[in-house]
Amino acid sequence: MRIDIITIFPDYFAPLELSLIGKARAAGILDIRLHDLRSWTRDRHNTVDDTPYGGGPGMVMKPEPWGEALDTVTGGADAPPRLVLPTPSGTPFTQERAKRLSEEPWLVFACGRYEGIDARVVADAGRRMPVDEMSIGDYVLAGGESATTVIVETVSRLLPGVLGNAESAVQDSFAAGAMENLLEGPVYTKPAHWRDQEVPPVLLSGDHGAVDRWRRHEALRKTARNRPELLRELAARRLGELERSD
Ligand SMILES: COC(=O)c1ccnc(N)c1
Repeated sequence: MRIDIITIFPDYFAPLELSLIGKARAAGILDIRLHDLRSWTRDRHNTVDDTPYGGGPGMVMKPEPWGEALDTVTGGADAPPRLVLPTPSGTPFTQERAKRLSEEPWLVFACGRYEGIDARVVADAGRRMPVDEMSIGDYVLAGGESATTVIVETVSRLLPGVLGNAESAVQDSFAAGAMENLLEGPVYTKPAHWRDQEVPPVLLSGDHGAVDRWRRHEALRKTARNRPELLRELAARRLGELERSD
């Protein structure tokens, strides 16, 4: 997968050199390219923003640098990339969305700052490529860079070869499958006895059926405690499946 990130703070993405993502880049699984938006400014101050039409606080990112940056980064390709624009006003970014994004050959991230990017940039880009405006939660950040890092990390770990077998993404919270939409329960490792606490004996029993049942029970317990609405959604989905099968 190729990922292009357009930002005024390329250095913000140094963490993408590390750990799993860094290894995936070195292995050629991921091709991440950073672009400084200011490379496409024409004035000596490298201006990327201006006051909002209609008044109001803050500054809006100008359309010209973004238009030229996206033309350069995405131009000349046979098939266009999917443009991802992290924004608090976007649709929710979920594990399911991450799975779909992980199946794309090429993503371009536009990191907005200030009060956002002139709306004409998305409208113009939308004529040439699919555009996803995505939010990572109901809060406002200083810029799209940290949200981009979250999305890139969540998507990248789903790519074949990024996680070793020992770190399968299947058991993750929210992963599809047997633990679908349930939060992951407690996990343990050696030593079996630590301070005054023992590892639950079932995990040492070697009875894989009993371990799976215990893990699902703990996942249900954790989900009921921390995210009861997910249980209601799961119940409604199961009920719908049963009614359709009648
Ligand atoms: C500037 O971007 C944001 O503030 C942002 C982006 C994505 N998700 C959010 N919740 C905020």
